[in-house]
Parts: sequence; C-alpha cells; structure tokens
Amino acid sequence: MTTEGPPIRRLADWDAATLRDLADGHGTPLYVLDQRRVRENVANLRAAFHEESISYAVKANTVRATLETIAETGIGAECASAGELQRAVDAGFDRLRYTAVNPPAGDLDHVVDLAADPPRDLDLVITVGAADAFEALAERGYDGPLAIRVNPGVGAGHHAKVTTGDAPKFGVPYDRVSELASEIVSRGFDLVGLHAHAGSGIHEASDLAAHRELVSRMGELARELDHDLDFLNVGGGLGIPYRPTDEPLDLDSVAAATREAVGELDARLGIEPGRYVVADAGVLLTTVNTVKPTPETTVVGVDAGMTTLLRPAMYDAYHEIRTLAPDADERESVTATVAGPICETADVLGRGRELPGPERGDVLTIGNAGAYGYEMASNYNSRPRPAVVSLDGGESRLAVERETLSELTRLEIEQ
Ligand SMILES: Cc1ncc(COP(=O)(O)O)c(C=O)c1O
Ligand SMILES: N[C@@H](CCCC[NH3+])C(=O)O
Repeated sequence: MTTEGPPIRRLADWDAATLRDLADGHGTPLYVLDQRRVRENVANLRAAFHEESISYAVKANTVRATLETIAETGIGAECASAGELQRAVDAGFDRLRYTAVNPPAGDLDHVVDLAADPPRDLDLVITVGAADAFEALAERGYDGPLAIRVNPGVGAGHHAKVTTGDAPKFGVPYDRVSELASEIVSRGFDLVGLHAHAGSGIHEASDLAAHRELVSRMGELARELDHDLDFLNVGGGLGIPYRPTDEPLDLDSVAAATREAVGELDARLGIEPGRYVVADAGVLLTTVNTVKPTPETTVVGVDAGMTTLLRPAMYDAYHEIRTLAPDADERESVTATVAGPICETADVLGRGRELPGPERGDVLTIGNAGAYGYEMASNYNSRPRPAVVSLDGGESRLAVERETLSELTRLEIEQ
C-alpha cells in the first residue's frame, strides 16, 4: 500500500546534489522521474476519491518504469491508442480502458486481437466516441464490453488546445447518445459505461465549475438511459500548480463536488487522471550552452528545447526553472529568457525568469516535467530524444536511453 504525501512537490524540494550527480552521470537533457512521488500521488488520489474507480491516463507518461510503478498500486489504465494499450498490458495493468479517438483500423485490429486472446485475465472495455467506431469493432467480430464517450458540450482546461468536452472531435453528441446506446444493446453488445472528459489542466475556479457541470449532465444522461450501467467515467484533467505561487487543488473538495454533482446513480463513478499522477514526480535537467546579454534580456541558451519539452512552445505553458549551481546564492540575479537549440522562435522554455547569474556549463532544472514532457518529445531539427532516469528512494537507474545520432535514421531506406 502506498502512503500519501504532500499535495504538491515543489521544484525547490528536489535534492540539488542528487540532481547534479544525475546530470553528471548521464548527461543532459535528462528527464528524472521519482517513483516514490508517483506512488504518493496515487495514494493522495485514492484518499480523496476513495469511492471512485481510478485509472491512470497513460498518455501523460508511458515510460515503462513509471507504468510498472502505477500498475503495482492496483489502479487501472486509460489508453488512447493500441500502442498505449500494449504498453499498459506489458507493464502489468489488468484493468484497461481503451478510449479511442477516431481509432485507425490497425489499432482496432490490434485491440480486438488482444481482447480475443489476452495474455492473462484482463478487464478490458472499449469506449467508442462515434457510431462508426462501434461499426468498425462489430465488423471485426469484437463481442466484449463497450462504453460510449459522450460529448457533453461543456469543456475546461489550461488552454483551448486541450479543452475537449465541447470540441466536436470528441465523443458522441449528447443528444444522440441514447440512440447509439439502443443500437449497441439491441445488437447484443454489453454496454457497461458512459464516459466524458472536460479537458486537461482543470485548476481555475471556472474550470472546476465546468467540471461540475459536465458531471451533472453525465449523471442526468445516465439516469435517462433505459439501461443499467456499471460505470460512469467523468474523465481526467485534474490540474496541478505550475507556478510557485499557485495553490494545489483541494482533492477532497473536488471529490465531494464530483459526487454531489452526479446525483443519484446506480453505476460506479470513475476518474482517469494523467497529469496529477506524474507531473510533479518529474524534472528535466538541462545544461547552459551560451549566455548572451542583449538589450532586451539575457538569453540563456540551453541544450533542451521544444523537442525535449514542447509544452511552453505549444501552450505557452509555464514551467518553473531553477539553477543547480552550488554557488547560486553568491551570484547576482539576472532576468533571463531560457531558450532551446531549435530553429524556431517559439523554442523558448521560459521568459522573464530571475536566475542567479547564469554561466556556461550550469545545470538548470525545470519543474513539473513528469507529465507530457518526454511523452511529447520529438526529433525535429534532427535532435535525438533525451534519456530518462528513474529514481526510487536512494536508487537511480536508467529507464530510457538517450537516442543517438545514428538512431535518427534507423527507419530510413537507402535509395
Ligand atoms: C480521455 C482522456 N482521459 C484522461 C486524460 C488525462 O488528462 P490529464 O492528464 O489532464 O489528467 C485525457 C487528456 O486530456 C483524455 O483525453
Ligand atoms: N498535452 C497536454 C495535455 C493534453 C492531454 C490529452 N488530452 C498538456 O501538456 O498539457
């Protein structure tokens, strides 16, 4: 059983000497994932959502070491692709939800095969977000349990690009759900659940209000359906404080508000957080390559960029940045723009940051990098992806090797 921890692990709480040693030993850019913190986050969620069923949204971080840690806690896995599903199975998850968005044929083939011939006893439910996805499964002879992803018409999130509950791309329109449910049931399938997801990064009061509205609409829909359900999953999206001045969510009150909003329900409530489980369990270490004073700012060029951590470029997301230099206290502070090595103006990890006089060779640490960090890394500009180290108590081990230049072309065929 895992033990609960503080509601957030701040960047300042990481042990600087340990991180410096890891940067020395493995080079940078380097992701570090603390498995103890992952366990604490799961325990914190369980303490608050003790009546609900919890699945980890695998997309936030699929590094095997982390998936194994989470699988061991006994919670389920929510998977958005055949690749995620396979990783979750390989890491030991037994309760799996495949919540496909517009699933490609090859994915469905894989998932249907897995359902027909599982490597062990698996509790696998496929969630369809369109009538066509249901037809595609039926054509493949799938005869297992199904859930419907609903577009509840209300969304929330830290950025418009991750607000899903009101985006037409996601889910069956609310007022067409009963029709699809009847079709599924009349054709002899086992409809076990309904699902909706407001979006990612629910943190502000307005987002929490939208979440409650979503839950309430979903509760109503579940009651209106002429069919008994096993579960009503109201998605993930629980946000975390990215800025040092942000406060963590009060999970107990979010859980209580969720229960209240759903109303009378025979089915079990479910949630599927990703970010909340892994974000503050990870940091990104990066080395300063250049320090360039300019009339506007001091540009601190580092070896991590948008190909290592995409969130600042993609969502203008804020990630705290600190120096690990041991003599930081003796240095005069400068206002810096921390920029990556990619040929894009958007390749900036932080603007207007107060840093103790940065020097070439300094190692910086970037906070809350455990969620959607390594996972969204790319090879743009032919940059190899970084390594990942897994930390557990005093032990550290390499979890993902650093990509090499020769690996960048491994799929290319000489013409
Ligand atoms: C269907 C679904 N469930 C769960 C999540 C997890 O979201 P988060 O990492 O914000 O908890 C997402 C991502 O937004 C999602 O699309
Ligand atoms: N990638 C997003 C979260 C989106 C989750 C997927 N629906 C982020 O970094 O905030």
